[in-house]
Amino acid sequence: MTTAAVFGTGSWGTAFSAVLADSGTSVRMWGRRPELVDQINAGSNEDYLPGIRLPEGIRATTDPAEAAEGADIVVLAVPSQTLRHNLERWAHHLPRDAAVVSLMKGVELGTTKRMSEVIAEVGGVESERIVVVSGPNLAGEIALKQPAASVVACTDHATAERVADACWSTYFRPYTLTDVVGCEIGGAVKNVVALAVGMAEGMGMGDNSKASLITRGLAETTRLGVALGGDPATFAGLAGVGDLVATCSSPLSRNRTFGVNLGHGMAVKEVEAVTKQTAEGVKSCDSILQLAREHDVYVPIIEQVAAVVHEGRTPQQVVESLLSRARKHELE
Ligand SMILES: NC(=O)c1ccc[n+]([C@@H]2O[C@H](COP(=O)([O-])OP(=O)(O)OC[C@H]3O[C@@H](n4cnc5c(N)ncnc54)[C@H](O)[C@@H]3O)[C@@H](O)[C@H]2O)c1
Ligand SMILES: O=P(O)(O)OC[C@H](O)CO
Repeated sequence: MTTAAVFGTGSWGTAFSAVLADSGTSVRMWGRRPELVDQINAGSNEDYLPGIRLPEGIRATTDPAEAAEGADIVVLAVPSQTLRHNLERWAHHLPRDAAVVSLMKGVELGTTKRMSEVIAEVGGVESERIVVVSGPNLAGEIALKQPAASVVACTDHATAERVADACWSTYFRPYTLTDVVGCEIGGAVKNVVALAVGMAEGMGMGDNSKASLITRGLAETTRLGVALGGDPATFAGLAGVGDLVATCSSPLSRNRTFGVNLGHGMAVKEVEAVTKQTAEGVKSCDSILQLAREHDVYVPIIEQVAAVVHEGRTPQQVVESLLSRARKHELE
């Protein structure tokens, strides 16, 4: 039987653990808080997935060595900006031949590194063992076992196949890819676009406005991803347009909800105060903008979101800025 160690007991770490367990994989989760670990061992995670009964076959511990011991697959599901610090403490516990899976959708502030790059650098993990799982996978829906598809990407296709087998259940359908860069950029940038779409929603705009933002957001994502070496086809797939549409449409999305509150006129600090969980785009908009500038990629929506988050620009000013730009060819 395949054994997976899942680090992170938040919404997605827990829902993905359930997917693994429902696929016949034995799961050991690592969590920080003993009381939450006890609750998971009793079959639920009320803080992050209220009302959900977890499947058999999931055990939790606060000891990283115990979680990692003998694991064939190690899954990392903590907020992106905390990965480096956490992995520094966990790296020596990770089995040398385990596949290391990132569920995270962010870009590191300061270094502009993708999560797979942080895993390689801090964990000393070779690229053939680093896997990214990304797609339209809102944790709350997956925990209810609503059908969804996803992408399991690794430069080594055999490793992607191994991880896909371990998370292939009656309601979760993984597709394999070798484009790690494209999947990570798709996952990180859609959070920033969801902030913009949320703002439009909060300002009372309709579907034309939101579809325009989603589509032009996808153009920015694709331009940046391709400049970084991603495959253009990835952005037309589950980790691209699939995840973008799910996140920008769903009230379950933390990023979209954050944007809605901004669109209602709340200040960034006020929204942060009422946001309990990770809205990755709020932090990653800066590192993604920096990446785009380093690669000379035009990303007007990302620029405007970063200006709202960091410079106090209002959503109304964003609308004016985006619409007053010079006209251009759609595909340039
Ligand atoms: N929730 C979803 O629907 C979903 C789906 C796909 C991908 N993701 C991505 O997965 C990643 C994790 O998201 P999530 O939804 O599980 O987040 P979450 O906010 O629900 O949970 C984060 C977890 O990390 C822990 N944590 C927070 N700060 C920490 C720190 N400094 N050190 C160690 N642990 C810490 C929290 O206690 C919690 O267990 C994010 O990058 C997110 O973008 C989320
Ligand atoms: O809740 P969000 O905004 O972090 O989005 C969740 C997932 O990434 C959707 O696939």
